[in-house]
Amino acid sequence: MRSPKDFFRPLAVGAPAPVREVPFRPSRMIHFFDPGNEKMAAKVPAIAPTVDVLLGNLEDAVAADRKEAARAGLVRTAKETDFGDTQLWTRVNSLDSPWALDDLITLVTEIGDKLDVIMVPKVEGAQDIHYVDRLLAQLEAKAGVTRPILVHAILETATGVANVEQIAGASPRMQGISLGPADLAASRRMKTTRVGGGHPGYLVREDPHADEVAPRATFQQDLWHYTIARMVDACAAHGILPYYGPFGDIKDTTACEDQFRNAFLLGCVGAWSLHPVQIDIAKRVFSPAPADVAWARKVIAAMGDGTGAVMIDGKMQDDATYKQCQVVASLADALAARDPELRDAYAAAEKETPA
Ligand SMILES: CC(C)(COP(=O)(O)OP(=O)(O)OC[C@H]1O[C@@H](n2cnc3c(N)ncnc32)[C@H](O)[C@@H]1OP(=O)(O)O)[C@@H](O)C(=O)NCCC(=O)NCCSC(=O)C[C@H](O)C(=O)O
Ligand SMILES: [Mg+2]
Repeated sequence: MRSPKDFFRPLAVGAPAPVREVPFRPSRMIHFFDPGNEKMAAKVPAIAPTVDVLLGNLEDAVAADRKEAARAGLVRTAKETDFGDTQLWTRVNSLDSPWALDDLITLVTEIGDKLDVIMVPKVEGAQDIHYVDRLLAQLEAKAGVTRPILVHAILETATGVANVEQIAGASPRMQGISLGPADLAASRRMKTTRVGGGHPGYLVREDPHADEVAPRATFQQDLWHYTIARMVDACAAHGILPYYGPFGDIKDTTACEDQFRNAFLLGCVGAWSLHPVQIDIAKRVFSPAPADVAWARKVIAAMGDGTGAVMIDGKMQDDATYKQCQVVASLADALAARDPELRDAYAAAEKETPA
């Protein structure tokens, strides 16, 4: 482990100084596209203003014989597109693949000044982050990149989950972590073939009724609750951001929204969108509802310095609820600064809320 004194030193001579805090930038949806798919890449300029993050995916879902074309396509798209204040991320190939090294070298050298975050799949422990950290510093120094490219890990192996705390704290470059439910299911030998979401077989059943005839209700349970909660805690403890990952049943927009909302309520700031239809779902879910924001602001206003206990509309408020309300209000402020429609919705709800 690095000495705390050295933690914020660049890992290569001439590399930019590491960040001391992860800047909070709206990232309600990380929109995946295959940069080697010309039809999809052509849509990027139109999609860019509608999403918080665009991610050029080089890993799974890009066939082995298309890896180089995807990498070249991402370089081309990044150079030709004005992303405005939409972030550009990439997901490189896994570190045990023959493509990861070339992905990192090419992308930092060619478009390092445009890349905000590099997502690293199948991270198993701090050693994977340390490898990428040093390599990025060397490449940034060589390419003259002036701000550090941040790193995002995907939690998608059982070993990664066991080491999630050390992954979250491995480097000041760590921006966040996403759950990768498909690879994680395979790694754990879970018996689901779905990409995220629930499973009808994972349930609890109510007790038998006295007559032993009436049907017993069942309640489907959340397969991902434990992992998301664990990931959220690790991220919060290290000041980085947690995300739900992909929801693979593109047609089931209702279940996608439910999965995203569970993650939002547990503390995640965003999710991946794999298809254009998932963009607005993520935008809706990961933006606090106007009524909740109005309530939060009302509590903050009523609580003065945030100490003591008061009753508002029959509900007890104290130092802790004041902090809960600050979480909601500060997220709303950050999102409203990027999203004028949301800003207007928040202002309207506040006007309608009696003091
Ligand atoms: C899932 C898809 C393969 C579906 O594509 P398609 O069959 O073409 O869908 P549609 O006909 O409904 O598409 C309508 C139009 O929209 C365009 N399109 C589709 N997806 C995107 C997109 N992501 N970005 C931009 N544009 C998109 C189509 O080209 C159609 O255009 P047009 O014909 O002109 O109308 C496809 O959506 C897709 O490939 N999505 C990305 C998949 C992906 O990235 N997967 C990897 C991430 S999930 C993962 O890796 C698992 C994870 O790591 C884990 O372990 O859990
Ligand atoms: Mg995966």
